[in-house]
Amino acid sequence: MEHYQVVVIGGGSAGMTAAAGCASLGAKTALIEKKSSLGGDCLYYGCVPSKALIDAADKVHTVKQASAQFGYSLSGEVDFESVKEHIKSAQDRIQKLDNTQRFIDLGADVYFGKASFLSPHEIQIGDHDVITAEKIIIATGSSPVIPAIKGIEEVPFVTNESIFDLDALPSELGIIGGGTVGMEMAQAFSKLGSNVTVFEHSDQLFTKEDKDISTFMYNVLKDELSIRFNAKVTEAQNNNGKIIITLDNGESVTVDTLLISAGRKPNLDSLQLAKAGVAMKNGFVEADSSFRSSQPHIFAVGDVIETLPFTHAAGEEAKTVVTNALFGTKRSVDHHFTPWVTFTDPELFHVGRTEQQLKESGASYKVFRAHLDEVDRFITAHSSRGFVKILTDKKGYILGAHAAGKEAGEWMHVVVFAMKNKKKISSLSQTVYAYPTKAGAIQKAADLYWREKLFEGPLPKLTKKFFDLKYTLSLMKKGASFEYEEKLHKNH
Ligand SMILES: Cc1cc2nc3c(=O)[nH]c(=O)nc-3n(C[C@H](O)[C@H](O)[C@H](O)COP(=O)(O)OP(=O)(O)OC[C@H]3O[C@@H](n4cnc5c(N)ncnc54)[C@H](O)[C@@H]3O)c2cc1C
Ligand SMILES: NC(=O)c1ccc[n+]([C@@H]2O[C@H](COP(=O)([O-])OP(=O)(O)OC[C@H]3O[C@@H](n4cnc5c(N)ncnc54)[C@H](O)[C@@H]3O)[C@@H](O)[C@H]2O)c1
Repeated sequence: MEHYQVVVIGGGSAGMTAAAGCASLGAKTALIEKKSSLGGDCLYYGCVPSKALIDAADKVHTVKQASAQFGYSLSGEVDFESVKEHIKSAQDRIQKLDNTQRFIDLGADVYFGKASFLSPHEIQIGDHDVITAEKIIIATGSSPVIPAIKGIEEVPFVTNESIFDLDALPSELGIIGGGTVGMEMAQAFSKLGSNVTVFEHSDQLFTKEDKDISTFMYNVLKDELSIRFNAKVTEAQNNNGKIIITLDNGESVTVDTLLISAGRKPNLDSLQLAKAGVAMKNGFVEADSSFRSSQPHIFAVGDVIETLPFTHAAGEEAKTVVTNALFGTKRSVDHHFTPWVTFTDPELFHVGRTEQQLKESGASYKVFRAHLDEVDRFITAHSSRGFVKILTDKKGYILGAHAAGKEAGEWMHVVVFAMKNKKKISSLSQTVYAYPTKAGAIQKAADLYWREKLFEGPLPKLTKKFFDLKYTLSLMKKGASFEYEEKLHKNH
């Protein structure tokens, strides 16, 4: 039976980072992945295919719009196989960076098979191998939740794990869930030519964003998609290859493809956590701020714990857990400074607290808001829908920043840097931004701080008094020298 200093379970974003870190520091490390290759959700069913699909859809949409505007004529339809090839080639290129050999070269052993605990230090891989470990890092990620809808198991629905393998572009696409996955996919398929209907059971899209952001996005998206709020899907039926969706108000909608994107649940079913004595909380692995579980030698990072379910969050947690597991440090990650981006068009950027959270906590805060139609770069690009808002405390320290705007995910990160380094909003205003760039929107919002301080406080009254006095003195001086000159003139 092979013994390891560290065993990492799960070869996705978190697991690969943790295993590479442990092996690079010289610990005898094993990485176990249940699928036949490393990469996890992000590479195969998440970030990478979705962003490549969005890229293809954006290109198709831009070409259609530009040809209509600038006098070209365009014919034909989207070749969905080429779209899939566009996705696959991005995945292939990224997979080369995550290949098994890289981990072997770092000195780690890589096992392919489903891991489950036999005891707190023993792990079974598939049906055969059993290995033992001093320290264990669980990084098994998450999977789509399938809501309890009558007949759902009888219809050929897709999830993020199968939508990128569709044989053809859906003609009528139904989506259950108007969150991040649902809306990124809804807009991309709509741009490619599908008719899309979103069924969201709450009364807003993007429930983790402030109401002004989600209302703004609804107003943009309602022209491209059909969006049903308060939509309780009660039944799904198979009808000669079509799927009939029935809502609780009795209405029914027929689609040819149904995507379920109704949230995520951690992958824990096959792990047999009870045999390791690892506690769970709200369905996730319970972990303290240094990612240690209820068993002191077992840690957990990524989507399997209740923090932020993003690739960059998983990566940062994994980097941090390496020294905690190997050397007993107690390092943590402050996700208050971890941003996220929703890759719709326009994009949504989010870091720190929302206005709603600040209101609920009773904190006093200020809002500095700039609209993109005041920023020349957005005007010249003819994409000036959206706004930036920066939330600060009374002294100007940044509590959160949010934006809806073209490529907001690319130009908003300077705010994260300022926030993390405890800079005030005034420092964002005092930075010189090249003209005309989209980052100018940050300066527009931050400049409001000075406007308020300089032009709306007592200062303008004081400076007015000062300039009035100066003017009077200069007149008096002028008057005196005029009289003197006149006297001189007379004496001559
Ligand atoms: C459609 C979609 C789009 C997304 N887009 C973005 C984005 O643009 N940006 C972003 O930051 N995040 C995005 N995410 C979220 C991101 O994919 C996840 O947060 C990230 O993959 C989590 O990493 P992880 O390592 O925790 O889990 P995973 O990447 O899921 O890795 C877990 C791994 O563990 C393996 N595993 C599970 N159980 C076992 C077991 N018992 N034994 C062995 N191996 C096991 C799995 O096969 C998997 O390979 C997206 C998610 C989805 C669904
Ligand atoms: N750009 C990115 O970084 C990105 C992109 C996609 C996904 N992700 C990650 O993946 C996670 C999961 O995304 P998601 O969209 O599956 O979850 P989500 O929590 O973002 O959205 C799920 C939506 O489904 C709705 N819903 C739940 N049950 C429903 C039902 N029965 N009928 C109708 N609506 C229902 C919820 O109200 C919610 O609006 C996200 O939280 C995010 O962390 C990130």
